[in-house]
Amino acid sequence: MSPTTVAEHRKRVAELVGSMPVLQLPLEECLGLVLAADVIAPLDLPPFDNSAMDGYAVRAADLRRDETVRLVGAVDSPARDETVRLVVADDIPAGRTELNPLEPGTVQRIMTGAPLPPGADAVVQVEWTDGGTETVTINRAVEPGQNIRTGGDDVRKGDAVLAAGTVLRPSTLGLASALGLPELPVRRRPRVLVLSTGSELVEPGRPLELGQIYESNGMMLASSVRDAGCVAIQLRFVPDDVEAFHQALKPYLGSVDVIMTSGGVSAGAYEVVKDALADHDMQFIKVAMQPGGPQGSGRYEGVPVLSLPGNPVSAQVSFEVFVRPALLASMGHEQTERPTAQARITTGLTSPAGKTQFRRGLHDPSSGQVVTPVGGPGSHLLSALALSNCLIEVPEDVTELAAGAEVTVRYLQ
Ligand SMILES: Nc1nc2c(c(=O)[nH]1)N[C@H]1C(S)=C(S)[C@@H](COP(=O)(O)OP(=O)(O)OC[C@H]3O[C@@H](n4cnc5c(N)ncnc54)[C@H](O)[C@@H]3O)O[C@H]1N2
Ligand code: MOO
Repeated sequence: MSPTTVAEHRKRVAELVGSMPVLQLPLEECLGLVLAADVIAPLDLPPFDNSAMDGYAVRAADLRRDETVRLVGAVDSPARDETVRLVVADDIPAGRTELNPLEPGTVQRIMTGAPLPPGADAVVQVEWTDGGTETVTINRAVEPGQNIRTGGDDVRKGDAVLAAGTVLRPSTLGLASALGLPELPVRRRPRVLVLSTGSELVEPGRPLELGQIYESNGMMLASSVRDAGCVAIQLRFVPDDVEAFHQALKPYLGSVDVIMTSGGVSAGAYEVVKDALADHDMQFIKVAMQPGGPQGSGRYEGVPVLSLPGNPVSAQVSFEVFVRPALLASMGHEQTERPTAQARITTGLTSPAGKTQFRRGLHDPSSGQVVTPVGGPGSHLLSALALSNCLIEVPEDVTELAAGAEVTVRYLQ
């Protein structure tokens, strides 16, 4: 049987994971999620005419000397043409909900964001006055409209302000909050059970015996799940024992959307994932890629299962190539792929025939789009992965690349 291509397995994984249901979620839980319907503004923004400055609400005409001298409320009109003194008839802090009309020849002290009283058509900032509270001397005239933020000049009630498909960022969540919306319709985050199998695995912090290693895939994969905006539940030390594997899964079956295992899928005598799930709706295949060849996928008690190979680099590359795009798509993201770039490799490399190879690399766009392979092709080389910022993609039909050859790099962050 010919190996499955990377594209075929990507499609299968995406279909298995499917789409998360749409829910109304509180804004605090929406960061990074995708809006599932257009948002129609239920009100104007700003909702009312208000002051852009701390100062005095005025009738602009009252500040012109030739008119002021005739006004009843004017206390006097000093010699300088642009200086008038007027009675301060009221004080309007932000949050004031009842207003008195502004009588001609008077002003009302007003704070930034406070509603403009009826009759006022401008605000004089406090720096242009003596700051008086009974009467105020104003040194400069203003134009009608000056320092006023008109109701609706940002958003009009009924406008489609946010379109379905928008990724909710701090600014869009701020806008939704300003519109008075406590919740938004989004596809919820998938809950992913990250299960590490292997009787050799030990918890960091405990002593190691010969033959044991510290568990690392769980940490790496759960972090990747969270980094993609999903919820990760970590189950780290499931031994290579079929019965223990089933028992470990049981408590989670009703509450997770995806089970992602690592290890136990290749050709050895103790392949716990393969052995435990062989009788279920699962398939274990070889994908034409390196690393990440052995892959399992299917359902266990109806829950989608993605079984990644145990070698740390294989597991992480499998997550990047298959799982991350599927998780992002399940939440409605249109952009499910990492950015890519074309770059020239600084050293030559070889790649197995008939397999897409994903080598780890350090890409430096500032030095003329070059990428340096980090470490060799071995899928145990975790430190090389940790020092990389991209995967170098070598197509199936390429077995050798000379230094200077152009390759596609896929960013890892
Ligand atoms: N005869 C063959 N042997 C192997 C084949 C093959 O085709 N024929 N494929 C190789 C490839 S490629 C890979 S990848 C691995 C996949 O093996 P498994 O998925 O069965 O993984 P394990 O055997 O359980 O572990 C492999 C390796 O990774 C270490 N590991 C596993 N889990 C963790 C973890 N959570 N944290 C840290 N390290 C982990 C484990 O100790 C092993 O060293 O099979 C090859 N063999
Ligand atoms: O798929 Mo294995 O991942 O080549 O080490």
